Amino acid sequence: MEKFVIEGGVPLSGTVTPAGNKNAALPLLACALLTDEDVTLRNVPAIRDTEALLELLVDLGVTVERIDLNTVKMNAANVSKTHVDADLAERIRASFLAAGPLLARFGSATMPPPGGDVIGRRRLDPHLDAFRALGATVEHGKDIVITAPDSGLTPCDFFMDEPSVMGTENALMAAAGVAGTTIIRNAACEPHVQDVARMLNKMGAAIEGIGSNVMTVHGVAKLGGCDHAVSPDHIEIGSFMALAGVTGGELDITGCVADDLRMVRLAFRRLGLESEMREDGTCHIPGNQKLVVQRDAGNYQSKIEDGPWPAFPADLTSIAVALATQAEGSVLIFEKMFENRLFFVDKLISMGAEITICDPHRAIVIGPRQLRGARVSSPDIRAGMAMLIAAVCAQGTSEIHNVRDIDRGYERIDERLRALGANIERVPVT
Ligand SMILES: CC(=O)N[C@H]1[C@@H](OP(=O)(O)OP(=O)(O)OC[C@H]2O[C@@H](n3ccc(=O)[nH]c3=O)[C@H](O)[C@@H]2O)O[C@H](CO)[C@@H](O)[C@@H]1O
Ligand SMILES: C=C(OP(=O)(O)O)C(=O)O
Repeated sequence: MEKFVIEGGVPLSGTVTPAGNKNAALPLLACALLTDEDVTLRNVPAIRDTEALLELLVDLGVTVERIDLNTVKMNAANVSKTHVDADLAERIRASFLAAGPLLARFGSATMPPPGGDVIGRRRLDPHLDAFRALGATVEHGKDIVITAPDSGLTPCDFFMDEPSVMGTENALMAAAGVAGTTIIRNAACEPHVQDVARMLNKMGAAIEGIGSNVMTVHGVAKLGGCDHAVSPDHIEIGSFMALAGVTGGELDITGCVADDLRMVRLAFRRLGLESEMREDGTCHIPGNQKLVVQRDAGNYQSKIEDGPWPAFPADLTSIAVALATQAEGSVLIFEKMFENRLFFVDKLISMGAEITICDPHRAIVIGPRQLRGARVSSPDIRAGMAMLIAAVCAQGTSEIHNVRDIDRGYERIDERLRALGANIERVPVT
């Protein structure tokens, strides 16, 4: 086990290149199961979740060649089973993304319960409803056994009961491997869902409506290989914006996709953090900003609430809480999608933040408060990043334990923060 030891108070300044989007890389890796041809994926973040999914794919019989730290070449011609190993499945939420490809290509998938951040119940119904709409049967025991009819899956017109991100990705991958036209309505359309659709089109499908909540999938019986690059991670970009903002650093984040940052920048501006998108894709964070919360018209308290895209992304809610502790004023943070995500705020309170939990979904943050170093442990990926944000602006030394969770979603984060001036060390826990 390891911990991060951080000495706060240093402005984080310089230039940083965001890693590939964790939540795009995972379904894109799973897409390799859809074909017996080579799939090369570039800009794959070197994080624990991608490593875990690659191990799961190898266990199924996929060959994986490491071209470099962030590039893999895969081939699923010799996949020998459609039963995912339970120990491998429970390590990540994204293990369930093997279901759609296995079902489409081999007609069956046996899926143990997935793992992932413990931030709520995290229902799987949207996935299973999509598979049923395509004609599969679903038996829900210790494992979930999904079986296509002997005649194969059937294209359909399907309305999701909620715009589930991975549910949409599983539906897209399954439908892309079924000859004919499937319509997915009330679909999720996050940047990572868009990335999956673009890659499936490279593999031979024809998907219309990318970026909208209605996608028309013209599937084919045999998908081909491709060479694809993962888009930059807007959640990591938002995290770096907040790290700079709370320390007064001046930061250039290169290679950003402006459209993916519209709501992030709008919400952070509401917390007083200004940013500028440059023509070359750089997101510039001016230094020494005095963060002041913008109030609503009529001088009412404002709020930041997450929701399905293009709303504020759920995975930045914890980061917004940490940023808000350093902004003058009060703001309501409304985490609408996960009932347990906000429970981590007690860690920030122990560092001196003034946060009132109104109910499992809502917290009021009052700032600015000078935080002080403390010993905390990360319960999930984004809570861990929120603690890092608190630690880099706290007075004194902080220890963050369970960094394995932070490493699930952020590549070499300590190394990259040191390059921006942070006083952070990764220390073995004896
Ligand atoms: C590997 C991966 O890609 N994980 C992401 C994926 O998880 P995942 O795909 O599991 O999340 P879903 O989009 O299915 O749903 C997230 C949660 O929001 C709830 N919900 C969803 C839609 C809605 O309209 N109302 C509502 O309440 C769901 O019931 C669930 O509790 O999407 C989440 C939401 O962006 C992110 O936090 C996760 O990082
Ligand atoms: C919730 C997250 O990941 P996962 O769905 O993989 O647990 C996340 O990336 O913040």
